[in-house]
Amino acid sequence: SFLASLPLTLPPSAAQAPTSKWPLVRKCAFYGPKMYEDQKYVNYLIALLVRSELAEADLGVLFMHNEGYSTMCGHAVIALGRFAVDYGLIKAPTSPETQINIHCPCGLVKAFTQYSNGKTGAVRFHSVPAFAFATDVSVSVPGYGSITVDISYGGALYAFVSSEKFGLDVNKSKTRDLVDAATAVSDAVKSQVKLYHPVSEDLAFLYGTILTDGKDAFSEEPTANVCVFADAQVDRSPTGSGVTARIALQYHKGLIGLNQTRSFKSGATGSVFTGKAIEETTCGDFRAVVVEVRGHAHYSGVASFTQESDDPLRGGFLLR
Ligand SMILES: O=C(O)[C@H]1NCC[C@@H]1O
Repeated sequence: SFLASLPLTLPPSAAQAPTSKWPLVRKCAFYGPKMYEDQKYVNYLIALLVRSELAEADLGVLFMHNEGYSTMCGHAVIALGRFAVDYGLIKAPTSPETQINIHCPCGLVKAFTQYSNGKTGAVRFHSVPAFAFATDVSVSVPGYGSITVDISYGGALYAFVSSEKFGLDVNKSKTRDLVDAATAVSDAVKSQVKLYHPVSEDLAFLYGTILTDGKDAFSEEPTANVCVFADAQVDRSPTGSGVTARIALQYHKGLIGLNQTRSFKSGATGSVFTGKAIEETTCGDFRAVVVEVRGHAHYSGVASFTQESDDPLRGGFLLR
């Protein structure tokens, strides 16, 4: 149903828009290059813009990575908050901030884009209710032994564990070693922990593992993490959905209060987002929080695709 109302058409006034129409896409699989083999962990995420069936949404989006689809990408939401204004998808942007409601697979996310003198800047967003799914879960991780992790949801489910438990440092260790440890944890959680999400079974899967510097108690100093998601892809950002989930976890443990702003740094690139829990809410039986994440992000290109009517495989195909 999310895809049923395509295509999304860019308004004719979209001065910078290289094309006037978004394509009709019913099924799509994306298999990006596996960077793993040659030790390059480049992270690009594709945002496929679609029209949403939600009356309050300005646009809908599907996220694609090196393994398939994701339910949430905060980093892309930040870039999209700018893109929607820069490309004229929002008819009358307001200053100093424009609100853009983005329907993500996890639900409606509200983005607020700084806008002044015709230029977009930082974006903050309010994500779907975030909650600690389980804390102190012991999993047996081949090669590493018994490891205790926390599992938290911020539009996607992540396992959290301090890199110290592997003798690693998220700021200094080789990416290869961080990826190996995080991937082993993800595999272990996927096979040993039954995950659940009150809203939809489609949200009940582990998206990745976030290795942290263990500095979860509130501090003015940034805390670093590295997110390894999908098929061993490494995030270039501190991870918008990961920061959302991490703050929900910190709030659950009483380590951060409402409206206490914390900085989160990517151990991989040094880029920083800030975040805070802004209100308590619920998600099914879980006590949850609404989290605001703020940062800068950029878009790298625009592509348009077409379906020619005489292409017999225009609906897509899957090889098994
Ligand atoms: O910022 C985020 O939420 C994302 N970045 C890559 C992995 C997540 O989807």
